[in-house]
Amino acid sequence: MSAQQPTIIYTLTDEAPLLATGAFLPIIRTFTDSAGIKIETSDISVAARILAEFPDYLTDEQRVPDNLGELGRLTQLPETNIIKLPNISASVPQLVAAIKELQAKGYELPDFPQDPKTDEEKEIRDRYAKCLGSAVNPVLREGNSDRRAPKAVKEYVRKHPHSMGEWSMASRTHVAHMRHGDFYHGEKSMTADRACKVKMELLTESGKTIVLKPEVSLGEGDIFDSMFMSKKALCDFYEEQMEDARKTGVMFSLHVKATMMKVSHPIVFGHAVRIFYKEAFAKHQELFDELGVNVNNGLGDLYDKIETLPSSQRDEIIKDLHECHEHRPELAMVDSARGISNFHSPSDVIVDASMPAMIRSGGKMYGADGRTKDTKAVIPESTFARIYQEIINFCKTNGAFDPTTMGTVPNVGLMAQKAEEYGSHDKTFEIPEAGDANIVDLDTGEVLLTQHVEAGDIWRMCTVKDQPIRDWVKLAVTRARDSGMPVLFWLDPYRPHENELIKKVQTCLKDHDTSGLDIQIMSQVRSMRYTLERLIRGLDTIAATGNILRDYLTDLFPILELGTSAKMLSIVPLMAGGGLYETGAGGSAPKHVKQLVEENHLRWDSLGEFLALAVSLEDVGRKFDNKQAAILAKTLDAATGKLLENNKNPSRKTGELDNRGSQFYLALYWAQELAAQSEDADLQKHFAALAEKLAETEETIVQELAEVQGKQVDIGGHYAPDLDKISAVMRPSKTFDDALAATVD
Ligand SMILES: NC(=O)C1=CN([C@@H]2O[C@H](COP(=O)(O)OP(=O)(O)OC[C@H]3O[C@@H](n4cnc5c(N)ncnc54)[C@H](OP(=O)(O)O)[C@@H]3O)[C@@H](O)[C@H]2O)C=CC1
Ligand SMILES: O=C(O)CCC(=O)C(=O)O
Ligand SMILES: [Mg+2]
Repeated sequence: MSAQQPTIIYTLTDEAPLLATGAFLPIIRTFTDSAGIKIETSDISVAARILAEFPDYLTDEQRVPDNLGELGRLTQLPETNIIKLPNISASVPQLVAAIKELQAKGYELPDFPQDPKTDEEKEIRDRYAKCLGSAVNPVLREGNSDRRAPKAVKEYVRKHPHSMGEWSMASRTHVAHMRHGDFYHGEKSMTADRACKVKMELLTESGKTIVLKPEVSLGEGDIFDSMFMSKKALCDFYEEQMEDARKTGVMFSLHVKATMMKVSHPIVFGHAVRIFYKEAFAKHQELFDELGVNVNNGLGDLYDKIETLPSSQRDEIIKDLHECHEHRPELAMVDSARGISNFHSPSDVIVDASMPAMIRSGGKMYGADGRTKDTKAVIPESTFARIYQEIINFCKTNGAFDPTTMGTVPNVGLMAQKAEEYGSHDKTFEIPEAGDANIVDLDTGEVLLTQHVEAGDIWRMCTVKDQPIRDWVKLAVTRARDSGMPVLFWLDPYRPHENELIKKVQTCLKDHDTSGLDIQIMSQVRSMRYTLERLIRGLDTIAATGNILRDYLTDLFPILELGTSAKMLSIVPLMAGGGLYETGAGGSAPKHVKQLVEENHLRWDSLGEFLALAVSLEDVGRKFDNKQAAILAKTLDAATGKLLENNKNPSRKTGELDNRGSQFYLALYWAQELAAQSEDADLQKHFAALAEKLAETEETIVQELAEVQGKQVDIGGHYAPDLDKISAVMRPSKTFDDALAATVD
């Protein structure tokens, strides 16, 4: 296709995936060099993104380019091939910690203004806001999502099933969501019948007009929604649910997605904390205001801010907080040993991963005494919460799923071009005073959608463009045809937005040959039930969903089916023709970094990286007519299969095979597969020597990798670690390194 050298861009991100990259990049380069494929890196870690945002505060040597902006540009080119590892979608406490770490390293960045007052502070806050929350994925995901468990992985799990907690009919675990006053209940939605520009404005009861968003461009066929969450309804809901949990003696847990829903969910989180501790807040409110306490960033923020107080005053506040527990339910814990509860930070419990982990454990979470217990899982926004109650009901009736016999649920998710909630961040507002929240056509002045809101309500507008919807339907049909599986569109006709989507899906399906395909549309709850009935019978069903359910289901089913979402193949066919290959469907596993630093054992499973690299190489083979790339892809897949077959995945236990050992085996098997193929004699010859060398020294290498474990290591930081130190820690076997180096020379 192109005369230029084929290039794969490998992203450098954060936490465990970045550590794994320290070991994996030299391996990748050893193999791709021989096919003339260039591997470029692009640092999009939260630290690098902060630095790129503040060049004016840095010295010339400290400045870094805007890598994310550049990658965003590249997503529009057909030859683009990006391997994207999970990255931190930072909550405010994470962002503040990253800034502190960079400042300590000599970067004279401004402090994060928690409560900006001056114009300068507001400008700094706006710049930092660009690094907050899900800031990377919406930029790179210029295509819809295709996530599935590869066949080899399913086969592996059938042979080596992960543990599953028991479910009992007597389980008291349940989901609590709002029944009125949330985004679901008042939602209004329409499809633009022509291209137009709209604004979001608030006409207050006191007669003011406040323009919250001056302009949003809509194309013909785009769907746009207006929805709000009533503060009063939310607070009443929390009060009721806390009281219900206390009275009935069940634990209370809160599950939101404050990282991805970076504007609305921290507010939703903050109200829960304030209500739980309402007496303490009432007593100390003035002081908390003076200190700038903002529990939208978790109770941790309060504890940090009161650090500056004299100890007697601090002790009184802590005592008052503790007293609140006496008439509140037990809280689910993130770290019982250290007394860290679910309320400590909004990024510790993230709904897509936390609910599946709970369901996998038989509906249990940890309590303050370190024991696991049933819980009231509070997911305020009802739009998607119902699916979890449905699966809990199913588990209570049918018992835990059996990984050795259950089917699979791949996902085709709508997310391109900031679809749905992804694009809502700059269109989400905490309402300053009561009035009518209107979406107004800028040309005609017509009010298209209106809501009556009160002070403190959260009002948001979501949009989804016409073209991504068409692409999503096409992807679903293609996946149905390729896999032979039925496709279920999880769309709720009672929800205005999804009702608009249903009309469009029905129209778009007519553009495709669907003969012989089983394609149905059902509400989310029915979809869940239908899918689960099939799942326990070993039958597979593709879920075609909107963006939030894409996120939720691609952790839920992998965690039940495979024990983790790390073993997922996660492809984003970019609408402009390029490919974005994501690794796994989970996150950056902060706990794994702690274990590495304390014990030099990295339990991160890089299977997602192996799977992504194979499809990325396959794409190079196709687009550049590069036969060697195609052979590398095929042999890598075979090597990954062998790795699974021989159970060379990382263990969780220090002293046993970890990420580095698993990567060694991948390199060994990959070299062996290349040496065994006969399609390309050059590759065969080139890798026969490596295969032989690695097989010969297997024992030494595994021993070298094991003997470093058990001691503390230094990687030079958490958010901005030192890449040389990571490299030293992640490549402790000289024998392995020498063998790789000899292959490249
Ligand atoms: N694509 C992306 O960029 C995504 C980024 N994130 C970000 O990741 C961070 C952490 O999010 P969180 O919700 O805790 O979810 P994670 O997926 O990071 O962690 C949940 C748990 O899943 C297990 N896990 C996940 N990936 C792997 C892997 N490759 N190998 C082994 N185990 C794995 C770990 O279990 P155990 O500890 O039991 O071993 C981990 O503690 C946040 O900053 C979030 O914003 C989250 C999701 C997607
Ligand atoms: O973008 C994010 O914050 C996380 C995305 C995520 O969890 C996912 O894509 O599964
Ligand atoms: Mg997710």
